[in-house]
Amino acid sequence: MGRRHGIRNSNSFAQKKRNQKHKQKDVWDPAKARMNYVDTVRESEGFSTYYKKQNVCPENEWEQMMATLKETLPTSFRITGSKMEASAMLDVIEGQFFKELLPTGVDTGTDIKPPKQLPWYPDRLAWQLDISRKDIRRSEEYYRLHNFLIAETSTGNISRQEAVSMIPPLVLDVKPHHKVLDMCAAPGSKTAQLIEMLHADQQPGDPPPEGFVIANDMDNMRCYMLVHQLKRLSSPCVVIVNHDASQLPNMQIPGQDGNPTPLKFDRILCDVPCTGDGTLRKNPDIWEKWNAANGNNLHGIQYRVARRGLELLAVGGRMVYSTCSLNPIENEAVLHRILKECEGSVELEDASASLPGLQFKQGMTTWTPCSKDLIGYEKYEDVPEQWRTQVRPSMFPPAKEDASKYNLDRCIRILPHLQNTGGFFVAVLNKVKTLPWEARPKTTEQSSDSGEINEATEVNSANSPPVKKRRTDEAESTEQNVNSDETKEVSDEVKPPKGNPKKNPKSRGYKEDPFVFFSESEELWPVLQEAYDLKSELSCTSFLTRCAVGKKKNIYFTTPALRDLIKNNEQRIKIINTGVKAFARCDNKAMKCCFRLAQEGLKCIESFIGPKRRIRVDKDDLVLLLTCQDPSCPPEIEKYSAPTQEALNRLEDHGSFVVEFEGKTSFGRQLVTTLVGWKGTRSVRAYVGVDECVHTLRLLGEDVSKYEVNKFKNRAENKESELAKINEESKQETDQKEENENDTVEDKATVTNDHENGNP
Ligand SMILES: C[S@@+](CC[C@H](N)C(=O)[O-])C[C@H]1O[C@@H](n2cnc3c(N)ncnc32)[C@H](O)[C@@H]1O
Repeated sequence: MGRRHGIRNSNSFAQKKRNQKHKQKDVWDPAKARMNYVDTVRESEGFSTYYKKQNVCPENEWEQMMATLKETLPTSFRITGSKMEASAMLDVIEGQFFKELLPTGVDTGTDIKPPKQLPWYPDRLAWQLDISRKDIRRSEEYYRLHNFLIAETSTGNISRQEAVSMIPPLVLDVKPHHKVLDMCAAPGSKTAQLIEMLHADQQPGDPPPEGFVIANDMDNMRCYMLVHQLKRLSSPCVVIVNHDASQLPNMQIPGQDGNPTPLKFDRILCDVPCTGDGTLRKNPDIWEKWNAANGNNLHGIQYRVARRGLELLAVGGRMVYSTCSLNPIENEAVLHRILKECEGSVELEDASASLPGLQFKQGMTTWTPCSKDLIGYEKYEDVPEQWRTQVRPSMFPPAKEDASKYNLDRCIRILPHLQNTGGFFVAVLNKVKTLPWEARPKTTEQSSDSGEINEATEVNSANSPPVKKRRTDEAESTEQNVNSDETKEVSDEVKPPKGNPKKNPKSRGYKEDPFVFFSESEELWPVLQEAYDLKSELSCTSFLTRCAVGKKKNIYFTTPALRDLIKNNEQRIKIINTGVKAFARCDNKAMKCCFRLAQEGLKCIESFIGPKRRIRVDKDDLVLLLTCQDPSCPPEIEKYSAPTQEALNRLEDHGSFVVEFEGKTSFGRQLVTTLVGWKGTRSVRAYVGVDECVHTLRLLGEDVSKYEVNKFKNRAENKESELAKINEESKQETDQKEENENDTVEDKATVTNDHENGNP
């Protein structure tokens, strides 16, 4: 029987073949993909009719705009980090990387244009490549560029971001002491920029800045994209919260006298959910879905979010309103409605001077609200009853004689053809006085600020201008039309906490572990202080864990300002994440302290770590440390230079310590860096991820080619070996089959013989 099974198992061979065929089907076929790409119909009659009616683009540029909208979007990125780090990176990118990887004027037989520096971004730190992200990802000729972009993004040294999306944080002009709110922050490319601006002046060894960023998003899952995106920056100055921005609760911070005082922000980014038709080049599926109702349906939530932003803004503060939509209903109409209600307490600013070389169109002072059937209306009275829930009175432009009051022409609209980008809209608002409804006396109910988390809390509702409860059409469209432009980048890696989400994850989501700050009497503190020679200026109350009881796993660090904010408001705000891992549990018998230093948090606390637990190395020793990627065989202590060996011997215990380096990059620029080292019995290694090692080695001018992975070559090799494996298996199966068949014949012969011998 067994042998017969063997014969029948030849089906498994067929199954394998079927699987193989199936796999081959899944293999990316560039020609096929290009066909699909081309197949997407990149036009919409409704879109053309609507925007021609709005005069969004001068007639003589219309064809050019439409042609550009049909092309794929170039890739752009920013160089990030402190000024010193960014300049060092720029040297490598301009001086070496572009030359090696991309044809800069040299005819290489391809039609790729040289990288273009974005003139309006300061210090030559933003670049555009005339290749789409998809092409970079999918063609072998760019595999090194792709590796570079991925690795340097993961270490937070560059940020891949659509060019126009870099503008709102730039014009927001964030300073290190600012309290900043990002109202609709996920997936977080602009938040990252805001955080970088907060840290811009920080030199190695400086304490973190005083200011902070509160990054909010209503969608719980997208909050975890934010967590992922912002983790790369290792900033102790950011907290991620999960609220409907139009109802963000009032928060309190300690005032100068120590008593709680209402938190008002210096800077607010209001990058609202929108139809995203400015991203058509990147998201061609929007062509098919485009209709005039989408913008109309979002106007309400856009207005409510912006209005709440202005309430939370300090007098003298600045708010940037932006969308990646070209539609005046989502842009100028929202601002007009707000400016009208603010009665001069908020002014639009012309921010174009801070964006030298940017090509844009001034904001529109008039437009034509349309219903879904693309009929336009001069005034609300003309709107037929059936469309009155969609086309609202507030959407109409100011009367001609009033138009100059609002300075809507100070808004900035970027059309795709102007400099080969996506479409975008941005406006800068300055709050010059308290809002009219803030100045009105509060009711007793409103003066109580101690509300627990309550999604339905109407904030400042009694004094606010009358706003009808959110209509169903608006609610639905907000959720469906949320611009998904930057979602795809990180979606694979979103890791919300394990466990079942509650029924409506968008608004409620997962229950987060608590944020438990150390008290002055934390018993672990003296152990950490002793182990890492921590200076007394470092207060233990800025550290927190995520477990109320039991063994502490990781210890996170936040700035004192954020700690105060969280402690004062944890009952009213839903916190998703904060803090940078500074210490990680490491129950190693050789260590007196059961926590090691964590690389992520080193920058935050290294200035407080005393000489007992730090050593300085020269370039050769640093390279030795960084080039060892095999933790099972780290370089032995005797391989390091004599001074490093001496310093290592002076370290009292095994375990983690700070490695300092001060030297020059391959371009002669000063480089100061610190990393976590680990001293074992006989060896020493760096506790640093491979991408970070490669980054530093690159800056030092070391050869990093051994880290280059050519996935195309690997895939081809794998395919070959898989084919060889299948051939081998198939040969074995055939042999087996033949053997079985022979056996069967033999069996039969035996049976015959047995019969002949009279056996059963
Ligand atoms: C245009 S995207 C923001 C992009 C983001 N600023 C960036 O640069 O990466 C709009 C975001 O608003 C969020 N959102 C939608 N309605 C919201 C609301 N009522 N309150 C807060 N966030 C909201 C969406 O989940 C989405 O993540």
